[in-house]
Amino acid sequence: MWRRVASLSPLVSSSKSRLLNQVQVAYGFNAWQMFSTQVLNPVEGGVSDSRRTPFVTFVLGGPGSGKGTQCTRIVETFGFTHLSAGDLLRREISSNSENGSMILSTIKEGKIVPSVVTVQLIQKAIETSDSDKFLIDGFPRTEENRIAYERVIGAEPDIVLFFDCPEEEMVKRVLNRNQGRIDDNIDTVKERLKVFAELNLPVIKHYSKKGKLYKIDGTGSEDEIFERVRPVFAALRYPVLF
Ligand SMILES: Nc1ncnc2c1ncn2[C@@H]1O[C@H](COP(=O)(O)OP(=O)(O)O)[C@@H](O)[C@H]1O
Ligand SMILES: Nc1ccn([C@H]2C[C@H](O)[C@@H](COP(=O)(O)OP(=O)(O)O)O2)c(=O)n1
Ligand SMILES: [Mg+2]
Repeated sequence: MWRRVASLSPLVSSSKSRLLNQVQVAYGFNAWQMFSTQVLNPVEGGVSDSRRTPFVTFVLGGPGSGKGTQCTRIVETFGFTHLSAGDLLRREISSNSENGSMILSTIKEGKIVPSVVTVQLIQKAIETSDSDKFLIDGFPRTEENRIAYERVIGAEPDIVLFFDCPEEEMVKRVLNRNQGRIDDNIDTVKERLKVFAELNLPVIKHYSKKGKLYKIDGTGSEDEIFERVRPVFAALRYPVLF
């Protein structure tokens, strides 16, 4: 399992530290997080380049806020691997797994599947991928989701995107989604909006306090929204080359 080191500061020379700070100032990005994606070898006490923790972006927002649509664009432009928590759960339903019927009824009611199930699916997807940068879409949806992920994966996300969209617009998009989803109906979406406000907003606040949140205006055309997303990832390239 990948483990992130809590602090590498004693290992970084002051000149490197100054340079990292300049990168952070120039790009509004926490270069320390990127540097800390290297894994410390606990035996030798050195930084090893052979195993790196993946760069993880959580993608949050209410139902219909455009998470999946923008993830597709980020994948095309920046080469991330997209892991949609909802898609992983729907795959469990269609593969008739032991949790399939519980997941189906939970999704139909607009509620949240127990974290142990969802985190295991995400963990497996990360571990079986050779990608080093992931978009985790629709997760964490509750504080319980967040804490379970951090415990199992042993790391926090590097950044968090939040697509901020008015409820009426989200409802309109969900009801027009036309993907045959069992939860795309007015009753479920109403419940999902309630659950979003009660359980997901605290997660968003948590990452805002930690300075990891990028709040994106989720209104307008897909292109307009992507032009708001692009600078977040364009800025990341420089520290990656560091
Ligand atoms: N900016 C937009 N304007 C209008 N419709 C959009 C926009 N972005 C996405 N959609 C459509 O709205 C629906 C919900 O988008 P989706 O990406 O599935 O959202 P989420 O994953 O947040 O639920 C989809 O049918 C999608 O094609
Ligand atoms: N972390 C998650 C993500 C999704 N789910 C369940 C409950 C959600 O209402 C459904 C659908 O999630 P999905 O992210 O696909 O939905 P939207 O793209 O926001 O419309 O899956 C969950 O229980 N826990
Ligand atoms: Mg989605």
